[in-house]
Amino acid sequence: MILRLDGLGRRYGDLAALDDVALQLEPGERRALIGPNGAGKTTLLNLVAGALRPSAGRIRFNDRDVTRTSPARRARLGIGRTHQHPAIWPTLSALDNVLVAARRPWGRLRPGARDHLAAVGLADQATTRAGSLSHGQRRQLELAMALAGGPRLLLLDEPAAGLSPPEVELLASLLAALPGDVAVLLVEHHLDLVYGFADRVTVLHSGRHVHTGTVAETRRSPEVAAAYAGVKP
Ligand SMILES: Nc1ncnc2c1ncn2[C@@H]1O[C@H](COP(=O)(O)OP(=O)(O)OP(=O)(O)O)[C@@H](O)[C@H]1O
Repeated sequence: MILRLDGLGRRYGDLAALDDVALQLEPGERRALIGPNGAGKTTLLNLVAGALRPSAGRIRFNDRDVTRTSPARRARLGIGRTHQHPAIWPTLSALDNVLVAARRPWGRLRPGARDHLAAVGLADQATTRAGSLSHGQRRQLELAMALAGGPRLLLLDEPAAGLSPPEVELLASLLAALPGDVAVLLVEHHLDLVYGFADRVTVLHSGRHVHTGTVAETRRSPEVAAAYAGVKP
């Protein structure tokens, strides 16, 4: 198992943004995490990446308890991520962004920065200032930066947000071509993208786990329909 969450919770005052959530991910698994606005999806990603500390529960990554581990150390252990708003260095070239993302504390660079750019369809943009890239290309660049870290688990936070239909199609093909040994946890509202990508789908509603199943099971789940209808399942 590459990721195991037990009893994971995060409170903001009286609000339980995430409440007693369990989740297990196998190596190389493609898992989507869906649910209506405010369900707790980004909170869960931030807890796994280490950007937030849980109020309750444990996080195990690759058989190691990382509940209290810093985000930088989790990244080095193999947890990569992208954000709702791509986190890039706008004044650096696309290639330098990937090189910086791949830098290790001891100064060694991982080889293959150009390969990572090519893998996300940005081979021709290596010398372009990242700040001049389109929104969709910035998302592609952030994905290359995440891949440059050599992740075993990739956390993707709404990669289709703000993309045009052709850009979503491109994204779907990039996601389908991700290395097979990298587990992916995809938070996404674009359900066509989710259903085309995921092995299994987990649904959150109001901070609670309401369903995990295959795409077919998820499509016909009454709990999922209720969650999206705004009804408490
Ligand atoms: N820093 C914060 N302070 C207070 N409440 C917060 C904070 N961050 C998130 N919340 C609340 O926690 C709940 C879960 O938020 P979260 O962003 O994880 O949901 P989400 O499923 O990612 O939603 P969306 O699909 O809209 O991005 C929401 O009710 C949100 O308002």
